[in-house]
Amino acid sequence: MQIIDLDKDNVKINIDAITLGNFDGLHLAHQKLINKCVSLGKSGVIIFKSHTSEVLKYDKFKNILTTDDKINILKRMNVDYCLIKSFDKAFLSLKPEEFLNYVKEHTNFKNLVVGKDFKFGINASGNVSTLEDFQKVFNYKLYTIDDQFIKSVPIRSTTIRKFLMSGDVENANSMLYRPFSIKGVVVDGKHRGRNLGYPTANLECKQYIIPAAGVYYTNVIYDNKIYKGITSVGENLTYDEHDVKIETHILDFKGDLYGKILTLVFINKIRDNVKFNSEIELINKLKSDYNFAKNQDLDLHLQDYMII
Ligand SMILES: Cc1cc2nc3c(=O)[nH]c(=O)nc-3n(C[C@H](O)[C@H](O)[C@H](O)COP(=O)(O)O)c2cc1C
Ligand SMILES: Nc1ncnc2c1ncn2[C@@H]1O[C@H](COP(=O)(O)OP(=O)(O)O)[C@@H](O)[C@H]1O
Repeated sequence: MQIIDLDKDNVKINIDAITLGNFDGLHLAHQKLINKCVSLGKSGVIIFKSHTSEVLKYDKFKNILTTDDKINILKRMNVDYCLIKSFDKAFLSLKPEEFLNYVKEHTNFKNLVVGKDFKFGINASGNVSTLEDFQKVFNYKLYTIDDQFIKSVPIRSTTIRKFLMSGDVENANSMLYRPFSIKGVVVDGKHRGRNLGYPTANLECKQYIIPAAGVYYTNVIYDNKIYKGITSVGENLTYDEHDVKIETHILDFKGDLYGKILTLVFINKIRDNVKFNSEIELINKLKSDYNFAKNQDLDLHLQDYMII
């Protein structure tokens, strides 16, 4: 797959079919649009850059995927061109015909694939009917893909975010059609875990939306291997510490992970975080979390995770 940064490269290529959008999550409905493009010949996907950590102050701006994750997934979906564009003011204020002209100039697309609710151009003034009207002017054929549902609920990035923020990782995963994953670097904690018998790799990953506080059964990808993990998201209530941490004890693993990159794959929630009356009670609960994880199947293959 060729990656083109439209902010930097003034390209003029010939693409048979394109689709475009923010594509946060690249969920099952996004996948349907992209697969349609891929089936129509040389395919291109225009993605808007994900917000970076500097501008992330509120959860609603946090991403399910980083731009790099999106690129990795599109590669696995056999897309030929990934075109990346900043969602800046100038681009946002284009009229629908200027927007289409911009895309046509750079890609010379013959087919355009969008969802029924696709909006574009200044004040989101362009929609599917605008795109139908402009087919002759810009010489393309429009394909629209119907809404996709899971258990009668329409698949949307905002719905997936809501599932994650309520700890419902399983419903988020079924809409994503892969397990929700985050990637980050291992940083120092309080160095207490090793003395409890459960060392925990503390992950720093500011760009991502993080599931609700709680204890999760996770899988951990490190150095091209998959391990089972038990992950605590939230405060160390037992120690009256109120910073939110993402920390994972990896089963059947020993080694120094500080400064290393881990991918954490959320499979399901085990329980809520609890303020224990003693360290012994915490250790006993960690043991039962460990046993829960031990009894789960590690049934996914590396390639199923898609973002690595
Ligand atoms: C699977 C798991 C479950 C945890 N559950 C709780 C909990 O319910 N309450 C709590 O106060 N801390 C919980 N913790 C966090 C521990 O307090 C923390 O890992 C320990 O204090 C070590 O901290 P450190 O990494 O800063 O050394 C949990 C940690 C893990 C890995
Ligand atoms: N099975 C394991 N799971 C997680 N981390 C492990 C494991 N074995 C060794 N480690 C190492 O131990 C560190 C965590 O130990 P811990 O005492 O909890 O320190 P910290 O408070 O800095 O996280 C990890 O960052 C990693 O380098």
